[in-house]
Amino acid sequence: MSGLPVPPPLGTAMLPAGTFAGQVVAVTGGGTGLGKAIAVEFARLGAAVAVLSRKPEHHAKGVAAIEVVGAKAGAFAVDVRDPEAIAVAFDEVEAALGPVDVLVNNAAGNFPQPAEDISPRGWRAVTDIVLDGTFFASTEFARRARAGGRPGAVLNIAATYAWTGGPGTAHSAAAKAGVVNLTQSLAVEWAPDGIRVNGLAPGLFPHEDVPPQMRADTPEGLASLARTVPAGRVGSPHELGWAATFLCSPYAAYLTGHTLVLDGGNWLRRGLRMPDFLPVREQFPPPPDAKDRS
Ligand SMILES: CCCCCCCCC/C=C/C(=O)SCCNC(=O)CCNC(=O)[C@H](O)C(C)(C)COP(=O)(O)OP(=O)(O)OC[C@H]1O[C@@H](n2cnc3c(N)ncnc32)[C@H](O)[C@@H]1OP(=O)(O)O
Ligand SMILES: NC(=O)C1=CN([C@@H]2O[C@H](COP(=O)(O)OP(=O)(O)OC[C@H]3O[C@@H](n4cnc5c(N)ncnc54)[C@H](OP(=O)(O)O)[C@@H]3O)[C@@H](O)[C@H]2O)C=CC1
Repeated sequence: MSGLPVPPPLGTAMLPAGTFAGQVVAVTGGGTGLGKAIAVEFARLGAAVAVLSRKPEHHAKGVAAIEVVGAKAGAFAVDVRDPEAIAVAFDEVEAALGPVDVLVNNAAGNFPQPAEDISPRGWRAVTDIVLDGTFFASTEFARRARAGGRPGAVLNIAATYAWTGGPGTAHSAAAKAGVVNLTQSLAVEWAPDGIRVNGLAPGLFPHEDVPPQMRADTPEGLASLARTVPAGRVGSPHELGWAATFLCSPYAAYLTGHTLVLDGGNWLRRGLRMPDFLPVREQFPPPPDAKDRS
């Protein structure tokens, strides 16, 4: 399979150097995976970047990746489910780097499981992180930007199953659907303040930081994943960084309320004739060490 052209390599500039010079960008979950790739791309374009997440080991990884490209970085401990902790983290970012100009709501929790097996705490953990966390961080950002008379941009990371739902993702898909909808409400409410709110929905972007059930660790695993995508390959995290920086840049100044899909055509491949149907329990059998929740 040949598919769409491969992208330019990591480190290739898309936007002009210095596009985010003098700006402060806060990325929730910016210490791992896709959030880290997005953080690095903003840093490459001149931003000072704040990593907001729970775990010190993730803070260290994010800060190291940002500093390697010569940018100022800081890491701030926060659980996005706690609105008071978010306010404290914004205070800390302001004291260390300055007021936040761009907020990327990237933090998420997810574990594939048949819907009727998801415990109430499991449901709440995922929906609270994804939907409530996005709402709490966005509103904290907007209150401060408005009070300071500063324009800004918010970028919400979604997923393509926000529109379709999907097996094993009842909690995450429902929360991401809420995020896409919230993106639209906030965009129209905050446009008069010069605050744009957009979304970015990644398709398949495997990387080493996602939990084991969502990883493709071997070359064979990656190749078989690539064969499922119309473009013939999975996404590279730095491609998301390009899309994220574009959406938050002045080149997208008239764009708000939109969620951009970056997935090599994957979510559109559904036809009337599909491969044999696989029930959710066969797609996501419980891991051998799973607790018995029956
Ligand atoms: C193929 C290649 C594709 C290639 C890539 C494909 C990617 C597909 C799309 C990916 C989209 C993503 O969002 S990827 C992002 C994934 N990243 C993450 O999830 C990282 C952060 N995750 C977490 O922190 C945790 O997983 C999460 C549960 C969400 C929150 O943790 P907390 O500490 O708040 O909560 P805990 O106390 O640990 O757990 C809360 C409840 O959830 C339950 N729970 C926790 N983990 C569970 C699990 N694995 N299975 C069942 N249930 C679980 C617990 O048992 C608890 O319920 P009780 O037992 O009742 O008490
Ligand atoms: N990878 C993929 O193929 C896809 C990913 N996505 C989306 O992309 C985004 C990034 O995912 P990805 O990089 O793959 O996954 P990761 O697991 O690597 O990243 C999740 C990040 O969220 C942070 N986080 C989780 N819970 C909280 C919390 N309560 N408060 C603060 N931070 C939290 C974690 O940091 P810490 O543990 O330090 O708190 C971690 O850095 C997510 O929104 C995800 O839904 C969507 C579709 C596909």
